[in-house]
Amino acid sequence: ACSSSSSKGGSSSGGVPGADALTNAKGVVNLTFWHSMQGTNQTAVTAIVNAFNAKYQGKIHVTDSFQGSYDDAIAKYKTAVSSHSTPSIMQIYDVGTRFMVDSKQTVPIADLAAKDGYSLSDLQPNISNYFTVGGKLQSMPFNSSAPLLYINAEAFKKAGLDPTNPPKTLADLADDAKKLTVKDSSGKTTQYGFGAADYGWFVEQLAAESGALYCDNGNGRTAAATKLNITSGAALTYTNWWSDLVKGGYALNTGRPTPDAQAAFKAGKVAMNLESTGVLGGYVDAGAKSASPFTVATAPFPKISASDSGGPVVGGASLWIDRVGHSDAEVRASWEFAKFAASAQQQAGWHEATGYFPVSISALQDPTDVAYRKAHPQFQTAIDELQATQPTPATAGCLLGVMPQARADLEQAMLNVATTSTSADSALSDASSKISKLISDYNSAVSG
Ligand SMILES: O=P(O)(O)OC[C@H](O)CO
Repeated sequence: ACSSSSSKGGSSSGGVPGADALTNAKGVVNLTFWHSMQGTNQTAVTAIVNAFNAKYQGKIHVTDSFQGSYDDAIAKYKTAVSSHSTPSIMQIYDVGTRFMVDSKQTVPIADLAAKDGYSLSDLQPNISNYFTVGGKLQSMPFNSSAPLLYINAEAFKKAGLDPTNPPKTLADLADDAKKLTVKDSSGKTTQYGFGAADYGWFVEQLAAESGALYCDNGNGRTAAATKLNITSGAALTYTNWWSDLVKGGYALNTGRPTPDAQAAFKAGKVAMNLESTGVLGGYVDAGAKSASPFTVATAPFPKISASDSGGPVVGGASLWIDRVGHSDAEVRASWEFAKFAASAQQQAGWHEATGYFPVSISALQDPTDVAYRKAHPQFQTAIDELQATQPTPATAGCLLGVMPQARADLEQAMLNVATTSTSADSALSDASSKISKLISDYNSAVSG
């Protein structure tokens, strides 16, 4: 075992270190933890890290480091792989899962758990299913989410709408968005009915709810996917729906960056917003502290058709433990951190601060968390959504090595439709061809 993780020596690949790797370590084992949590959520990450460092004082020290958006972080991670300087622990969003497995940099969580007899059965099954590839849990679920419809309850009441009777379909949402759009005497829009990021994640969710596969080969889970289904179905419907609302002046288009759309909702500029349950903590704070305070209500993510019986795909991110270039002591210490972050106590606190689901069954049953959800029912919506979701190939979500780039290409196509005269059919067909090429190049590189 090495004396310190700052040395990149020791075992550089393979092998699953046991507890002795840590007990034999001399000095403090230093870990780097890269993540993409901002604002309220960054504060909550630091609280977990501080609690861990206090518990392991003199043995392990974790330094958390914000790396920008999920996309920025994965780009930095790729650079770090090339320069052999990956962090000890890496938070990677859901759609980076296939890339991470293919990159062969990390040690599967299932192997570390097996080594010291740690049971993974407390993890929520539909969460651990997402991160299980090749029959093994690859990464530790940490911040798990579902998409929600957010409602400014005061804006709803002012428009004569009932926040406890939220829209359930895209068509209902569009009707309410029109009623919620307010202009001043000069014709300037002072409140948009709807506003959300130009975000491919929503399309993926609508597809799952309608029972459709987003990519072929069982959503990339029976064999490597070769095609993304974006020229019809959810992608076509959502692209046209969003473009109509933007062009009609009922939706504020803030472009691709999710923080910009979040800021608009927090500032009361838009009355309804689609976002992850993981922004709920920040939204509730912003609503309470606003110059015109408002209550944030949550509702299930809308469906294309009221009869759609599928549910959303688990979103958010998980923690990957880097193996290549990291000592046994460091890997073992990283595993201790992953277990700590997923523990019932930490997950209950994390849920209450951020809105992300607790990843374990015991955290969900934690009395403080139960009491918190009772007092703050907005925090229950995503849990109900997740628990009502039947595990199917559609709701498992699409695993695709180039999903981050494919999602960005779809978002660019959606933006072109909403802001120019390009038709959805043409933009999506072009994006589909581009993405098919990306996929085939990736699959050749991985199999070659
Ligand atoms: O905002 P998050 O962390 O819930 O993530 C949402 C999506 O799953 C990202 O791909």
